[in-house]
Amino acid sequence: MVDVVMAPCSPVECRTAVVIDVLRATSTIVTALSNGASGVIPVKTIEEALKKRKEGVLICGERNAQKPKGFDLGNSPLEYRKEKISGKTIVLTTTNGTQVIERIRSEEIIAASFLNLSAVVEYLKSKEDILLVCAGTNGRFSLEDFLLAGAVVKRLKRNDLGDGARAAERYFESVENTREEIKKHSSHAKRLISLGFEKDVEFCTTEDLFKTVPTLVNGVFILKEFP
Ligand SMILES: O=C(O)[C@H](CS(=O)(=O)O)OP(=O)(O)O
Ligand SMILES: [Mg+2]
Repeated sequence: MVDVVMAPCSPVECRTAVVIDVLRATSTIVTALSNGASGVIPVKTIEEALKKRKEGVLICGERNAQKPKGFDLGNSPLEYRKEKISGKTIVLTTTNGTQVIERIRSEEIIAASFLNLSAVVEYLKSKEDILLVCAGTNGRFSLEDFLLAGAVVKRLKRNDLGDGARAAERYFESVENTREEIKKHSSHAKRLISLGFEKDVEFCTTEDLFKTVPTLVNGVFILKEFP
């Protein structure tokens, strides 16, 4: 079975969970690891993140889309350049993406974005029980997350779709240009653009820049080798 859930407020169960926060947490996680970070540790609070400072990590993330005081990097994937993050462990706290992870009960959790769309689809081909978990925005529906979920469902070509997966696939099929759809209709994208993050929206809606699939292992997103 393949299904899609949006901004779950209580725990969700499956074997393989795919966390999706296109704007911007999972795009940031994929970029950080693809550019050489050794791991990304998602944490819930700013305090939790700052406590890890003594472990020699980079403290990163946002509140209200901006970098909190005392943090090394914000939540813009464009900040995660090789020269800044190569070989470093990133501690990341964001409003939506890093919060939804703790509601997932699964054997494995991977992170998806448009940036690694094809790699994620390839990875999921051998999996049976898949739940695409869209982070949403502040507990509400996020068009950009649902659209990516639909793109994944469409490419998986499966018959065992739950209602959420069917709806996401139909939405994806109805859209001609995913980037334009997001820029024009996603409230989160419009907010980010109004705050000066248009380049982030452009970047996060770029397909297949990376061939990586971040996997959560003992609380840390890493890149594992897959057969
Ligand atoms: O930085 C982001 O894109 C958002 C924060 S906000 O909704 O713009 O305030 O965080 P995320 O957890 O990546 O959705
Ligand atoms: Mg988001």
